[in-house]
Amino acid sequence: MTATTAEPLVVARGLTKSYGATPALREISLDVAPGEILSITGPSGSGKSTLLHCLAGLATPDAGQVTVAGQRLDHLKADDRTTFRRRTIGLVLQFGQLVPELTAVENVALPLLLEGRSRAQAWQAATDWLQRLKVEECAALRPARMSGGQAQRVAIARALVTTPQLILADEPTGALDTVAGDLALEILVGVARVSGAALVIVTHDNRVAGVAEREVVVRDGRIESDGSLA
Ligand SMILES: Nc1ncnc2c1ncn2[C@@H]1O[C@H](COP(=O)(O)OP(=O)(O)OP(=O)(O)O)[C@@H](O)[C@H]1O
Repeated sequence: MTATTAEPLVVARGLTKSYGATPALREISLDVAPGEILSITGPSGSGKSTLLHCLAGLATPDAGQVTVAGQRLDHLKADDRTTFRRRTIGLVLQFGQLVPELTAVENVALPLLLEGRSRAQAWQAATDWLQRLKVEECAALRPARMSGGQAQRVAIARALVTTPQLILADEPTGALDTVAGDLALEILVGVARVSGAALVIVTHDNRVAGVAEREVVVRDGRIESDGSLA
């Protein structure tokens, strides 16, 4: 799939953000087409996570704006942005993404329950996703009792359970060994291909380059290169 043939799913324009005196993003513009599988790479501290957080509406840029599926994120009130995100975006973040008071199956079922699905349906879907990620043994565990790798796979299950149009993943293989990392990547890419979701992966993992169709390299808060890997 090429980025030029379809109406973009994500349109980011002029994203600029600093943390105090530290610039994180400097006028980044980026389009992501529906179904596109894209990696964002670059040195540590170059702004990759900040960019992903802006695309998700979790961070507010100082200047510039993000449109996802035709919706300007900055035009939504905070509550509406949360609902929009839950319905449209599957998010896999680096830290603290699971609700500590809930078990794995409850964490994965939560987005479906919030959308009004029955408890039985939500539990079934959550259980199926935990099995696909090979963490069904964690179903009744709270995050504090899981390993980092298990928590990461539960977080991936939670991101995918709603079949989002856009999947944003920050180092989704970071806490995983080779076998689990390969499985997580295979599932993320497989789900994106089957459902037509766009997949944006921030990563240091060379294996991601093997599955991505396009690589955006960020350096010092700017896009250094943006190219097709096909
Ligand atoms: N919450 C924050 N408060 C202060 N500075 C921050 C914060 N988040 C990021 N930064 C700074 O902004 C810059 C970009 O950070 P960011 O985490 O986006 O980079 P990154 O490329 O994702 O790094 P890594 O690969 O190490 O995760 C860095 O200089 C970082 O120290």
